[in-house]
Amino acid sequence: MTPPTLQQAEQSALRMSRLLPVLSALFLLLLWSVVVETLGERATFARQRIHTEQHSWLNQAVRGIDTRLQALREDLLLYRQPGDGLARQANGLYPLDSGRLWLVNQQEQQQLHGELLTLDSAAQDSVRLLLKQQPVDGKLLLLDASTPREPERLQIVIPHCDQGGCQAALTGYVRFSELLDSDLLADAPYIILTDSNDNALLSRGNGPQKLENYLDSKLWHSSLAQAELASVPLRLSVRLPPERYAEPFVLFALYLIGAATLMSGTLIVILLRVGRRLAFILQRSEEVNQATHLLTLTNNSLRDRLRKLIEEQRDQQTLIDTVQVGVLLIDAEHKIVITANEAASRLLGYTRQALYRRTLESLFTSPDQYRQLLALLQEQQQLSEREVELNTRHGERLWSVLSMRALLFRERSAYVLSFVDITDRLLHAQRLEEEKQATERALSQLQSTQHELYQRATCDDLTGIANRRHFLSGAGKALELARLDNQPYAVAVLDIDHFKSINDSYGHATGDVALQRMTQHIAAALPEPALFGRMGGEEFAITLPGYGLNEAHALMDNIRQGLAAQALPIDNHALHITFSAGVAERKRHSNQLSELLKIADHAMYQAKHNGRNRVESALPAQDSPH
Ligand SMILES: Nc1nc2c(ncn2[C@@H]2O[C@H](COP(=O)(O)OP(=O)(O)OP(=O)(O)O)[C@@H](O)[C@H]2O)c(=O)[nH]1
Repeated sequence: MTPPTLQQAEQSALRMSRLLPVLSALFLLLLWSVVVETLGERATFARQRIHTEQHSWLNQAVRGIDTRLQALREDLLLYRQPGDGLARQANGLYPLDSGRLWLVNQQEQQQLHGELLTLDSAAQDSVRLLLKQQPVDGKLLLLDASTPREPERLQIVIPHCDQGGCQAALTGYVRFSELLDSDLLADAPYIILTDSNDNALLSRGNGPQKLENYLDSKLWHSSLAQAELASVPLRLSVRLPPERYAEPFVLFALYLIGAATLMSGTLIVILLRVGRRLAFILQRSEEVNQATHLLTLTNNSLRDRLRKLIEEQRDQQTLIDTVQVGVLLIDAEHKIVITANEAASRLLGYTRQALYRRTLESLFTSPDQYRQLLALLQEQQQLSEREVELNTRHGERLWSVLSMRALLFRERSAYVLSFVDITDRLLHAQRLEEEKQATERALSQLQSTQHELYQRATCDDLTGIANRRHFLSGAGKALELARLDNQPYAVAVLDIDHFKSINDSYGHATGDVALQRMTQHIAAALPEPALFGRMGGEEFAITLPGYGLNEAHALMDNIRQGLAAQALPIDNHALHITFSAGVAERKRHSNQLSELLKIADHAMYQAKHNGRNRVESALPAQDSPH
């Protein structure tokens, strides 16, 4: 088992801290309920004890009543049998011939019922005698012996509380005169005798007079006094001294206070809990309302954002459909088309529904090229400007430039593929290439022609060096530059020695070859800025920019010596060719090219004159400008 984290321990402690007041309140309520229950039990026990004591007193009274009743019964037997018991006890003084009963008042010695008037004097004497012999306090009811009713009996209902709290009654019969006997209830703490309407007839406070009045009224105001008197119900109860009731009263009061406290405490706890719960619920409700409000705002904001996104997406879709670039969205996992724009549908010849779920490989003409591009895309996540050949629905080939990029589309890996049709562009490029090649050929031919024309215009046909016109043009420009820069500038004029004899000896054609070989030799020996030209026949001229007279003389003499030192192999002949040259300089002789050439030519003739195969510098001019 993994140990609880700090956060879990804090949450457990927080829950315990919330439960602690509740548990404490429950414990106090339980403790208080035990106290209250104990108070209630003790109050009940004290009350039962009082009832038991009351019952004991009442039983004692009932037993006394029963004892007197038994004695009364025995006495009545005498009256029920006047011919026997009563007569016998009356010692035969008066026989009850009529068989009726009489009621007499002992103290007042007067009749209490009309029937008594029928008694004659003898009978009255008999009664008086009887009463003397068996004195009876109070009133006495005598019944006819033939009437099966017991005289002189008052029904007394004695309330009795059993342990279960249900009232029962002990019923006894007693002569009311007995009740007036203070000995019977002398020991009772507090005796109450009530009638059927709970009117107190005998109690500690009012004495026996009230009972007598009650009974008298019952007797005198009833036509059937005998029967009614016999059935007058009275209630006998015992009440203990007030201090005896204090204990259960106090305990019961404490029980009530405790129960009320317990209930009110429980109610308060419940109300507090309910109140806190309600406050919590109200707070939560407020928080929920605020959260709901925030959620509503957020939801509205998100809905607005979503609407804008949908509009942007719709705009983008419109834009994608508007452009002439075919766009396909490819599922990266299955390499199938998810969606396509109008241009892709038009270029490939499929409807957009037909393009849906079509494999990407089926669109490529070359499976090898498809696999190569796919591997490159998976490695670099994008590729661009690749010329591929795609299949169209109608079996045609679509040359296109294709770009692909990996992206996430609706949380799925996808490729977006864009392509443009370059078939027309290829055809156009092909035409352009053909036109370019034709142009290049024409241009090359033109250049060749131009070169040829230039060669023809500037070069000597036999030797290939500058012809006379080109030489004069170039030599004049170089002379002008030298003059502007105040640089040395020299010209040399040379003529082949005895060339006529070569023609004559080997033929004119061999003479031509000799001319070519000699010019090649001289041209190879000249420095870069020099211009070598054929002035006509076997006469040539050379410009030497940057050369003074002495340098030009030394250079030409060196070339002369080199040429003269070797035998040129021409047409199976070894020919020794020499030339004579004259040199002139700009600063020494003239700034005019024609003049300068003329001076050099004159020096060349001087070399001829001096024996040929030599170089002569022109004599210094007296008035040559610098
Ligand atoms: N083969 C050939 N010969 C040429 C050409 N132009 C001129 N010649 C010949 O060159 C010769 C020149 O001879 P000349 O003027 O008498 O002088 P040379 O014989 O060289 O004698 P010097 O100059 O006095 O040494 C002529 O016979 C021309 O016919 C050419 O283009 N080809």
